Parts: sequence; structure tokens; C-alpha cells
Amino acid sequence: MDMKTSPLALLKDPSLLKTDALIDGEWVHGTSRFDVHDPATGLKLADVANLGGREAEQAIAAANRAWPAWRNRTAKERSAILRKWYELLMANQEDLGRLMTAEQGKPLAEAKGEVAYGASFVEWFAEEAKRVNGETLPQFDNNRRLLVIRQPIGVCAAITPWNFPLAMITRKVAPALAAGCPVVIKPAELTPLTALAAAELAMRAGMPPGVLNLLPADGANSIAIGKVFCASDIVRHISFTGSTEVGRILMAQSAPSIKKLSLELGGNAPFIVFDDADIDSAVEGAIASKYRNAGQTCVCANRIYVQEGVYDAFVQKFAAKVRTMKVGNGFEEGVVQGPLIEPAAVQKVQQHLDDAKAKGAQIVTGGSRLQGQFFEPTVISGATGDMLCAREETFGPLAPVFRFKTEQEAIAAANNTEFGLASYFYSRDVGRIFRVGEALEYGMVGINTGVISTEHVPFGGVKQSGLGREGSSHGIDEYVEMKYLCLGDVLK
Ligand SMILES: NC(=O)C1=CN([C@@H]2O[C@H](COP(=O)(O)OP(=O)(O)OC[C@H]3O[C@@H](n4cnc5c(N)ncnc54)[C@H](OP(=O)(O)O)[C@@H]3O)[C@@H](O)[C@H]2O)C=CC1
Ligand SMILES: O=C(O)CCCC(=O)O
Repeated sequence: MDMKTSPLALLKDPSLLKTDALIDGEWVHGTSRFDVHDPATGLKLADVANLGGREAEQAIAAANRAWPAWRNRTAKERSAILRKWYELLMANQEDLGRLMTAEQGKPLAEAKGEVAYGASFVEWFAEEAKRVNGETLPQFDNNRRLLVIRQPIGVCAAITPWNFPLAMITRKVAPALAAGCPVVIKPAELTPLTALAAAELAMRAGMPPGVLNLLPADGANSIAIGKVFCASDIVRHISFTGSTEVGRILMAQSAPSIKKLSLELGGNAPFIVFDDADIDSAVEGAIASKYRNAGQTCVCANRIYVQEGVYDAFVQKFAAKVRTMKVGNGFEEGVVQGPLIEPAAVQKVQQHLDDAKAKGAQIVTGGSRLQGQFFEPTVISGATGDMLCAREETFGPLAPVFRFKTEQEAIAAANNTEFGLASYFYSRDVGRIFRVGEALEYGMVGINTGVISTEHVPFGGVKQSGLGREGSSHGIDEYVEMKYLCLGDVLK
């Protein structure tokens, strides 16, 4: 790595560039390493400790040792450490954003936005730590008292994806820590540097050894670590964000140990524009939803359905806006779309586009692969239900626009998928807003907006998009067990 030309040369605090694993409060070099690259340039950024199943066992044991002291801290003490971590994440927003743009590719402004978003989960759960309340219940005879207490579930594991290198970690780890659970994190192979910097800041915030462990790994070792997490009787909960395929593997592997799972999996978000919508607002929403992170989020609009009366107007206005989007290295001024994460992601966009063209779609704007891992923001019209882009998540900057006639037709098409994460629709009719909002089989519905994510809402899906909810006051429920106490002889 030539540090002079590396985008990481400009870190204000170079000690945030951590490349070793964190186990039991110690930075571990590991016996093997893997390279991390900048998807915009292909250049190597760093080599990182490559840990496997054996170290996963060690990290789990360390977390288990740290558990009694961590759960016995008062909620206020845990809250203070989380609050300090939040402040350090925000104080280092610029550097964390820079690390993220370098390894993930999203434009710097968007990366800094993710730092704030990721930190907001830490701030939120620092507060929620103090609200893990119990209940008293009416007794069934006067000689007894009935109580419900909520206790931390135990050692938790988190497996996170590359598309949100910070926020997907904090959305899992902050509620676990707040509840009194230690964590072992396995970040994505492609984006460990942001995660490691965040772990360093957690240590600076006073996180005790063993309470937060982080194991970078390459693809093969990730599979080995996943097996250890799933088989372990000590790990009581696994939270995973990523593909439905891997979610299914983790669920099957966890069956023997009957583990609690939170799964945030693939989506295939419909974005419906009715004739009565405010078209300019729908265009803004579609841009925000479709092209966030170059289309690489599970809540990105994947299928845009437009009612026939406004179809041509929407397509024309939408494409006009898309043509103004600047594509390039995320560190360049004015860039709003960076590279895709890896060559396979570019190939998937190309495959979906080729398939759509072969089945009769027309390119309205874009349609070309640029150099390296860049792909033009693309809009196609005349999309139909038999196309790959209708059935699978493209996870890239391709917007297929489908035409529909009736509300029933749009709802049926939107629900015609095994996924059920996010959905969106635009209408000014209050009756329709309730009808469609209730009929969409999704965990989240954006109505007259393309932006739904924030820390205090329950984020999650139905059907094969996953299990459980993250964020909000419900997010901590995943990390606590209810215990019923039945107390007799109180009148003696
Ligand atoms: N819901 C979402 O937010 C996301 C959805 N996706 C979807 O998945 C597709 C593929 O993306 P990809 O990154 O490959 O997603 P994966 O589901 O393969 O990876 C997500 C995380 O799981 C890890 N992992 C992969 N296989 C296993 C395993 N058997 N046991 C334990 N951990 C494992 C990965 O590690 P490693 O990085 O080392 O392979 C990574 O940390 C995307 O195109 C997109 O459609 C992808 C990312 C996020
Ligand atoms: O699963 C994803 O793609 C990341 C979630 C994005 C969000 O929180 O809005």
C-alpha cells in the first residue's frame, strides 16, 4: 500500500486505521491476512487480520467471561459508555466517512450521512438501556405476587454486510450492549475498516474487554465463523443482515442449538405511482429510493409501477433528473453515485438489463457500463413481470418502470414476490392511502416519500425478507428474555 496516494492518507486521526481483530480487548494480528480494496480504483487499501473458527471460539469464550460483569452494571453505567461511544463516532465522522468511501465506494457526503445514521442507533439505545422495564401482574390468589422481569439473553453474534459498513453493526450491537449482552461481530470481508475504526472508538469510550469483539474474515473464514456461531451453545442470539440465501443457511445451521435469530434479508421493493400522485414529488422520491448507495440497499425501489395516466410524464421527468446525476469516485466533488461494490455486482446489473431488453424493454437513459466498477444510472420503460428485474433484487442503479391500469392490479403485482421488506406508493387520495397501505404485504411502507429509515422506527420485513425488527423501542426486545416470577407465601 502506498500511503501517499491512498485516500486514507488524509485521515485526521491515522490511528483509526486499525487492521487487526479485536478479541477480549486485545488487537490480534492473526496468522493470515486478506487485502481490502478501493472499489473506485481497484487499489489495495490495507491488509487485515483473517480470523477463522478457532478465534471465533476464543472470542465467544471472552464474551462469555465478560458477560456477568457487563449485565451487572447498572443500566445507567452501560448507557454512559454507549453515549460516549456515540459522541466519539460523531466526533470522528469525517474520518469514518473517509474510511467508508474508500472501502465501500459511496460518495463522501453519503458516507458521512451513514456515520450519523449509524451513530444514531448508539445514541438511541444508550437511552433505551434505561427502559428495559418489567411488569407486575394481578395475582391469581391473594397469597402470591406475579412479576415479569426482562434479562439480557446472553452472548450475541452479529454478521453484517458491506453496503452499510457502520449502520448495520450499530443497529445490532447497540441494543445488545444496552440490554447487557456482550457481542461478537463478523463484518463483511469487503468493508472491515469502518467496523474496526468503530470498535477502536468503542474501546476509547470505555467498553470493557470482551464485551465487544470483532473478527474480520475472508469469504471462506466467514463461513467457518458462521458455523461456530450457529453451533455454539454460548451464543444465544444471531443477528444477520445480508442475502436471503445466507439467512436460510444460518437458520438451518442454528436449528440444533434452537437459537434466537434476527434476520434482515433481501427485498424487492415496489414503488407505485398512482394517477392522483404529485408527480414531481414521486420523481424526487424515486431518485432518493432507487439510487441511494448506487441502488445497493435492500430497501431501494426495485420495481417502479406507474399508472397509465401519468406513465409518460413520470418516465420523462424521472429520466431527466437521472441524466443529471454525476457518477465517479466518491471522493470527487459533486459525485452522487459511486462504483458498485465488486465486478459481480456490475455483471448482475448488466444481466438484468440485457434480459429486460431481450424481452422488449426500452432504455430511456443510461444503459452503459462505464470503466471499472461504475455503471450509468439507468431507466428502462416497458418493463414486464416476466423480466429478471421484476423477480430478483438488482442491487444496482437500474430502474425498470412498469405500466399498470388499476389499483388492484398494482397491489397484486407489488405483492407477487416472496419478499416483503420495504414498499412505497404515491397518492393524494386518503381512502387509497389506507387501502393500499393495509394491502401491501411488507414490513415497511413509505407513502409519498422514498426515505423511511431512521433510528426510532421498527425496521424489518415479512415473508422471506426476514425475522424481527431493528431500531425503535422494539429493537431491544430481540436481546432480552422475559422471565415470569411467581412469588408465594407473601401473607405468611
Ligand atoms: N439485506 C441486505 O441489506 C443485503 C442484501 N444483500 C443481497 O445479497 C446479495 C449478495 O451479497 P453478499 O455480500 O454476497 O451477501 P451475503 O449474504 O453473502 O453476505 C452478508 C454477510 O454474511 C457473510 N456470510 C456469507 N456467507 C456466510 C455463511 N455461510 N456463514 C456466515 N456468514 C456468511 C458475509 O461474509 P463475507 O463478506 O466474508 O462473504 C457478510 O458478512 C446482494 O447482491 C444483495 O442482493 C447483500 C448485502 C446486504
Ligand atoms: O439492509 C440494508 O440494505 C441496509 C438498511 C438500509 C437502511 O437502514 O435504510
